Amino acid sequence: MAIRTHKNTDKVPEPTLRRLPWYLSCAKLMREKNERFVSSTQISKQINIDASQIAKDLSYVDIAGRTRVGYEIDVLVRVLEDFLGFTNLHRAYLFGVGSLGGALLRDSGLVHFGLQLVGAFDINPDLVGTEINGIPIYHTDEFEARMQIDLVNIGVLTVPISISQEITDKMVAGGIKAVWNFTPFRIRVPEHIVVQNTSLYAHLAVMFNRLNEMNT
Ligand SMILES: NC(=O)c1ccc[n+]([C@@H]2O[C@H](COP(=O)([O-])OP(=O)(O)OC[C@H]3O[C@@H](n4cnc5c(N)ncnc54)[C@H](O)[C@@H]3O)[C@@H](O)[C@H]2O)c1
Repeated sequence: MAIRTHKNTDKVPEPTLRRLPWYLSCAKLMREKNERFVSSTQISKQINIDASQIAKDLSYVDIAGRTRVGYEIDVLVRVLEDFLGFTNLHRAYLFGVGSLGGALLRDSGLVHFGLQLVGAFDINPDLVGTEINGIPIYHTDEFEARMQIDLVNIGVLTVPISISQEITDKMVAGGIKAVWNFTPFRIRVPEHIVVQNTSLYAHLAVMFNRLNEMNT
């Protein structure tokens, strides 16, 4: 029997948006094992999140499950990828091709999550004019001109902290609508600009803290 829960039309809470990719990965893993159906209870066991929370999170997504068997995996993957925006390629620029920026340019995974880096900017003459992973590196001064050609609306910020705000202002003035900020600087932007701050180190601090707790 098909059960169609009422699609929740409220604004999707951020924790839900952070959990949905976990359900997607879990469903993909099960698909690789040739499973056809997955229930929230099964997902719950794999990733240690309450089944009721999973069902609630999935209520924001337009997906129907079946009693006992759960969701059809192919459909769940397709609907989640769509919902999370992973099927549309979002074109992005990266600023600062240093150790972190270079690693992001080399990461082939981003494209699977809908982020396509179409160009990068730096001021280092050894980098300008070269490419990494097929992605061209331009001088930062070329940004405004490239924007007219590349139609990009996301900027990835991996420059030294001292110029984070300056480069953000430049991006916004040039027409960038969302900034993925990897610098530890709390950049300021106009209200209509989306900012996502990401720090690998913040997660490290949590890991160290929990590790210490376990060993005391
Ligand atoms: N979020 C995280 O988890 C995380 C992890 C590592 C580093 N970071 C941050 O990312 C940033 C970069 O770190 P890194 O280790 O890669 O530094 P890095 O010094 O290796 O790289 C910085 C790059 O920015 C370039 N740059 C300088 N001025 C520029 C300009 N005007 N326009 C464009 N590029 C310019 C430099 O030439 C260099 O290639 C720093 O702010 C750092 O704190 C964050």
